[in-house]
Amino acid sequence: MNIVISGGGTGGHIYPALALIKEIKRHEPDSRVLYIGTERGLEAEIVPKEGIPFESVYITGFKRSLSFENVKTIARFLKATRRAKRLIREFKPDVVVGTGGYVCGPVVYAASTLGIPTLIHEQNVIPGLTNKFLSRYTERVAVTFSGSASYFPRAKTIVTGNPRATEVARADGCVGLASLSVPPGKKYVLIVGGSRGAKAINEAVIDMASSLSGYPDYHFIYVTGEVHYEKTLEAIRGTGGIPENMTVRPFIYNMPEVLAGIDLIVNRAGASFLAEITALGLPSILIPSPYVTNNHQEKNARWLEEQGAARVILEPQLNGAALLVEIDTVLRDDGRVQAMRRAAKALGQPEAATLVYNELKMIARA
Ligand SMILES: CC(=O)N[C@H]1[C@@H](OP(=O)(O)OP(=O)(O)OC[C@H]2O[C@@H](n3ccc(=O)[nH]c3=O)[C@H](O)[C@@H]2O)O[C@H](CO)[C@@H](O)[C@@H]1O
Repeated sequence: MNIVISGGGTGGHIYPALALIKEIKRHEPDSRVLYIGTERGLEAEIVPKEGIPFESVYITGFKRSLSFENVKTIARFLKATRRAKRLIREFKPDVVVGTGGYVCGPVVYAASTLGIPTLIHEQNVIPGLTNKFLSRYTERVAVTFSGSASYFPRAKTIVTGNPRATEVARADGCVGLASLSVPPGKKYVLIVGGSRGAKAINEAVIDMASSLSGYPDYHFIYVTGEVHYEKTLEAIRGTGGIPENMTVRPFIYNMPEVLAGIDLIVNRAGASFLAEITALGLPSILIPSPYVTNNHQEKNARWLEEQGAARVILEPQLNGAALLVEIDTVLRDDGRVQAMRRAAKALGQPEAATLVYNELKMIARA
């Protein structure tokens, strides 16, 4: 099966696409893939690193309010659609897939006008604007949560979960920990602020850094986000140096393996991360971003919390001391850890990539 795939802006839209590509290659090693993204999104860096052919179109997102910028965006959409059509005609895919973010608008739309079967994947309970628009034109809409099915045409919508769950469920945690050279025999806490890093989480970590030496049984793996790395590192050094039980990274490229090796994650509540956490049955402390459409991250986080899989801290209550108390409250109680593990695992959908692949087989041009 030859496939054009598009999704981008942030990791939450890119990694489900990459997981799906891995699943297709597992079944059909000779399949050809072309990824279409934007030069400004994280995909321009992540996708070529994976050895996947990458082309870009120029497009920006629509503003939800009335704005002259939207007129410019329509012009960009039309131009990007023409370029996407050219790329698709040259590549001759059997199927075209979009995994969200505004870049898949022109790509999936172009494919549908060329009569090529298309599928879109939605990671969140509340769908993004682009996917809502595209669902009128696609053959299939694959959703992660049954709760989002009502936003899409019923006849073409299927609940699959997020393909990234499958990739993570197959990962080897020992390889992940070894890649970070962390000391053996500790309880490992990963702290990360979604795919781009989060200022509020970084401030809390800087705030608690000087207290971490009091927790020698724990090892903290801390991901700052690429753009915040230098400044955050400098701020931690200013609090008395990088604690011995802390490993700091700007970004982790082998996240599935690292997730499979840790005991607890502190994170935003983006949908792809949550699919990964539940596929593994990983206890979590979630600090939802308040800066997202319809406050959807808090809804994501509360969903895990209600099942007993996660603890939630809202940004106004976040500081170093509060975060450290939460981490210790979970980790020092094995019974609590086991209960959170079971609750998280019960929500996982580790077969997601296979379900999406099966749908693609059904709609792809023979
Ligand atoms: C601010 C914003 O708009 N956030 C949205 C964005 O979040 P964001 O892009 O942060 O997405 P998620 O938290 O859902 O997923 C991040 C992805 O990046 C990967 N990763 C992250 C850090 C790292 O160092 N290495 C790495 O590989 C994770 O494993 C995961 O696959 O998309 C999500 C999915 O549509 C939405 O639910 C979020 O609300």
